[in-house]
Formats: sequence, C-alpha cells, structure tokens
Amino acid sequence: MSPIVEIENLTKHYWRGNQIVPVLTDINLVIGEGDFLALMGPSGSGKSTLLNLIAGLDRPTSGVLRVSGINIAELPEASLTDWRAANVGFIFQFYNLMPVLTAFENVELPLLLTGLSKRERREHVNLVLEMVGLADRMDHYPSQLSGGQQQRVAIARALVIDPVLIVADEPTGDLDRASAEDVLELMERLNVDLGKTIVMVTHDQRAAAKAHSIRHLDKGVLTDDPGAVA
Ligand SMILES: Nc1ncnc2c1ncn2[C@@H]1O[C@H](COP(=O)(O)OP(=O)(O)OP(=O)(O)O)[C@@H](O)[C@H]1O
Repeated sequence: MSPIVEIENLTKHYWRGNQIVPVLTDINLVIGEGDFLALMGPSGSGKSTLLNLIAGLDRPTSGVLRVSGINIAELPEASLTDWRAANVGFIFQFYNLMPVLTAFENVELPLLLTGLSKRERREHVNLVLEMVGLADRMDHYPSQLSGGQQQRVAIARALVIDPVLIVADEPTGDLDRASAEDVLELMERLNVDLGKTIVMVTHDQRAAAKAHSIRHLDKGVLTDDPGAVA
C-alpha cells in the first residue's frame, strides 16, 4: 500500500497569552492509500487538531507532513487553499451545508472552482447524489432533510471532487443510531468500492469498528492500539 499521508516528528502548540500550550507531541504516522483510519481518544487529546493538520486546515509547529508526496506544511497560503480544494473531502459532525442552497447546489459548490462546464458539473453531482441515495431529494433544502440525509449530502459534496483523502470529524456525532449506521455503511462503501482513503475522528466504538485501523491519542501523544481491528 503506497503511503498517502506521511507524518514525521510532528508537533503542534498554541500560545495562550505568553504561555506555550503543547497539543501534539512528536507524532509519527503513515496512512496508506485506501486505508480507513479511526482516530480515538479522550476529549482534548488533540484528535481534531491532528485531523485539521492532515487536511491542510492548519499548520504544524514543526515536523514533516506530506500528503501524496507534497510537504503541505511548507506550501504558501494560497497554494495550500488550492491544494485543499482539489484534494480533500470534508465531512463534519454538523454537516456544514449552506441552508440557502438545495442539496444539488450544495454538492455542486466545490465544482464551481474547477473548469468543468455546467453540463459536466450536473453529471458529476447527479452521480454522487445517486450514490448516496438522494437522487430524488436534490431539490430539497437542508431544512427539508433529516440529519442523516443532510450528512449524506455532505458526503456527496466531499466525494464530488474525487478527493485523494476524505477527512471526517465525528460524522455520526449528531445522528440517531439508524442514521449513523446508514452513514457508516456509506463511508465503508466509499472506502471498499471506490478505494477512498479516509481518516475519521470518532468517539463512537461502532463507527471505529468500520475502520481498518484505530489509533489513539492521549494528551497529544499517538499510542499504539492493542485492540486495533484488522
Ligand atoms: N486555536 C486554539 N488555540 C488554543 N488552544 C487550542 C486551539 N485549538 C485547540 N486547542 C486546544 O488543543 C487541545 C486539543 O483540542 P482538539 O480539539 O484537537 O481535541 P479533541 O481530541 O478533538 O477533543 P474533542 O474530542 O473534545 O473534540 C485542547 O486542549 C484545545 O483546548
């Protein structure tokens, strides 16, 4: 499995007043192409911080962070923004859909930055909305959809750019059990059927059980997980 994400001796700290607050310490991690990794750990252990770094939403304080061979920590701001838009699909706990746009328009949004024609965009959006089982809801606004359906729109939006990497932060955190199962099955299909590499932060053991591997963070230190699933 060739590596998609390579992290070497990564640290992250914040300043609180004139005090340094260490959040991640000496992280070393390789995520292979087609892997599905769950990041777990107590609240405040640094899971979202690590996910945001991998997704290029933030920068490490030190260390190497390569995605597809590019040291994204060293990209200038504008290049990092472009890189992120072209390579990373995001799934958040609270969906982050635009309320004034329909499901179709929300999914089309990332494609507006590409050179695709309107017809090509429509084909792409139709395809992914069909894949997430919402072809008949594309004209609905988020407020007209259930939480599970909104999350599936968000997954379609993540998928529509054909990302190198999908990052998910508590994707089932706001869902009831049945909707959470639907969303997890869908993520499993993205991984198994489409070969998408997924990194997911979760507190949910059932969500983590869908992953190929589980790593734990404890006070900013990545620990080997003896209970990792195969
Ligand atoms: N911008 C920031 N400035 C200062 N401290 C921050 C900042 N962002 C995060 N932190 C701190 O970093 C630590 C890790 O936060 P992070 O959100 O990564 O934890 P987490 O493991 O995802 O927690 P949770 O499970 O509660 O979401 C916390 O102590 C948090 O207060």
